[in-house]
Amino acid sequence: MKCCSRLNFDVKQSANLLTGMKLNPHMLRAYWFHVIPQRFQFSCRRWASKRSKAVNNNTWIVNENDLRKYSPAYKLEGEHELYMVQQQHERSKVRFQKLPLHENVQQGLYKNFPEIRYCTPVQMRIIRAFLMNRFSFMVRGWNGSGKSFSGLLAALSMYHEFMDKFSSVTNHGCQVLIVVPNKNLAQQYQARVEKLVSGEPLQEPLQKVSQVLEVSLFRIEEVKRNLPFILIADYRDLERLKKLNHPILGQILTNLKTIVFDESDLYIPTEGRQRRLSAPEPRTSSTSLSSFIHLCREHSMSSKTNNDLSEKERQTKMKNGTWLPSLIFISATNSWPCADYVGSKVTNQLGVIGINRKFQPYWNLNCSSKIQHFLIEATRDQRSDSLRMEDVKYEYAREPNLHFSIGDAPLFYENVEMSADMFVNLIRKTLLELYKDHRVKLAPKKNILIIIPKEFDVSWFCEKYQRIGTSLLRSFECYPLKGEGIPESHEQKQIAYVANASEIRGVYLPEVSHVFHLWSTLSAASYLHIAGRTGYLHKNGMVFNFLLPEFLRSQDFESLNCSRSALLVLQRIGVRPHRFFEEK
Ligand SMILES: Nc1ncnc2c1ncn2[C@@H]1O[C@H](COP(=O)(O)OP(=O)(O)OP(=O)(O)O)[C@@H](O)[C@H]1O
Repeated sequence: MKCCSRLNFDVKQSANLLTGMKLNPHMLRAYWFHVIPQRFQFSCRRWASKRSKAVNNNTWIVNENDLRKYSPAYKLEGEHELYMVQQQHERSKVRFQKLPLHENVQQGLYKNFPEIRYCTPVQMRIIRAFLMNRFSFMVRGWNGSGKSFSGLLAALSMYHEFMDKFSSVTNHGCQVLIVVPNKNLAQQYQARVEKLVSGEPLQEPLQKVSQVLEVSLFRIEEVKRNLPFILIADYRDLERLKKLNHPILGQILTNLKTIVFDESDLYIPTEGRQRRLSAPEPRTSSTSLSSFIHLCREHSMSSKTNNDLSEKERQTKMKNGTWLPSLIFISATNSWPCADYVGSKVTNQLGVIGINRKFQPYWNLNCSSKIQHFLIEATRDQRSDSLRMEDVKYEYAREPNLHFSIGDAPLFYENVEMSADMFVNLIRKTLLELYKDHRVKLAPKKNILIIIPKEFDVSWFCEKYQRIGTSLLRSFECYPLKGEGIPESHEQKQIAYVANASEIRGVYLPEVSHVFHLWSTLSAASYLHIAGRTGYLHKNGMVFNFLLPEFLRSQDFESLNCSRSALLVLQRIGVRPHRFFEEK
C-alpha cells in the first residue's frame, strides 16, 4: 500500500519538524541521521519497506506512533500502542500556556473558557504542527478530544501574529479556510471565535477576523467586501460556487495559507474495497476533493510570480504540492485509505497524527469505552396495540468478510408519522425506566440528543412533540438543530436537541449525556459520530438505539435481517451492546 510519496526535506529542518510533532529529537539519535543523510520521509512504514533498496536507500518513514519505539525509554509492553491511542482522549499535564500560541489567544482562553486548562495530547500535536505551517497533515483522534477546538486556536494565533507583524492597514485577505460538512458546525466555529475574542481590544472588526460563508447574493457581496482572515465554509457551498465558477472563489483562494478540512473523511473519496473496509458514510456523487485542490493550486500558482519557470518546472511544482496551501485533515474517522488517497492524489507531503494502523487493521474505528450502547427492538402488539421493547440478542458475526458490503444499499423509513410516534413513545418509556429508583443515577442530568433519520424534518418533529419526558420536571424541550447556533438561554433549561444524523457531525452539544437514536445508518463511521456526541473527554455517556423493523426498508436488511445488520455496524466499531432490560 502506498501511503504517500517521498517528501524531500532539508535534514536541518527535520529536528524542527519533529519537535513540532511533539517528538523529542533525542529519539532520533545517531541512528536516524545515518539513515537519512539527505532526505526525510513522512510516510507509512509498510510502503517504504516494499520499495527496493536501490531506490529507497536514503529515505525513511516518520509516523509518530512508530517513532516512539526507537526511544531509549521504550519498553515492549503488550498493548502499549493501543494504550497510546487511548491516551489521546485524556487530558495531559501540559497547560495551553506551554504551547506556542499567541498571548491574546492564551488570554481569551483563560478568560472565556475557564474550564479548559490542560490540553489533550492530540491538541498539543495539532497546535504545534499547525503553527509551523510547513506541511500538510492528517489527524485522527477520538470524538471529543478537542481537535477542532485546537485547530481554531492555532488559526486565531496566526491571525494575531499577522496583525502584530503588519499594521492593520495591510489587507490580509483570507488566509485560513475552514471547510465543514454542515451549517451547525460552521456556526459553532463562529461562536467559538466570538467567545475567544470577546472582551479583547481587537485591531479590526470581528467581521474581518472570521465569518461564515453564506451563499446568497446579498451575503456573498458582504463577504467580498470584507474578506475575513478565517473563512468558515460548508463544503456543499464551495462545491456550488465551484460549479458556478464564481469569482469570489478566486478571491478566497489567492492569499490562502492553510485549509482545514474538518470531518475530512466525508470529502475524501475512497473507492471500492477500501471504501467498504473503512465503512464510511454514503457520499453525494458531487464530492470531488481533488478538483477543488486543483483549483487551489491554480489560484496560488497564478498569484505568484513565476514567469521565469519552464513548463516542465511548473508541472513538477504543481505535482509535488509546492504551490498548495498547507492542508489539514481532521476527523475521528480518518483512516489509512484516506491517508492513502490524499498521499497519492492530493499532496505528497503528508504527515499523520494519531493514525495507528497496526491495532485497527480494517476500519480504524474505535469507540470510547466510557460510552454504553444499547440496541432495542420495538414491535407493536397487534392484540393490545401496545409497544413491546426488547434488547436485541447479541450474536457475533464470525465471518464479517461476507458482510463487507453492508451499508451499500440505501435505508429508508416508510410511514414517517407512525414511526415518529412510536419513536417518541419509546423515548418516554426508556426515560421512565431510567427514572426508576434503582437506576435514577443513570438518568439524564441535563440535556439529551434525539437523532432522527433523514426522512424526518427536524422542525416538523419539534413542532409536533414540543416537550418529551415523563413529568413536567422530568421533561425536555425540543430544539431543532438547523444551523442557527445554540442560544445561551438554554443554560437554564433541559433541552432535547433534535437533529438528522448528517447534521451533527463534529458539533459539540453542551451537557448531553444521553443520545436517543432512531436507527438511521448502516455506516460504522456515521454511527461513531452519532455516539460521539456524548462522552466528550472521556466522560460517561449512553446511546439508545431503537430498531423499528416494521417500517425500515433496505436491501441489506432483507438479506441479513434488521437486528443483525445493526449488530454488524456496532461490531465494526468494537462495541458489544449492553442489556437494558433485566432478564426475567
Ligand atoms: N483541553 C480541553 N479541556 C477541556 N475541555 C476541552 C478541551 N479541549 C476542548 N474542550 C471542550 O471540548 C469541546 C469539544 O471539542 P471539539 O469539538 O474540538 O472536539 P473534536 O475532537 O473536534 O470532536 P469531534 O470529533 O466530535 O468533532 C469543546 O467545545 C471544548 O469546550
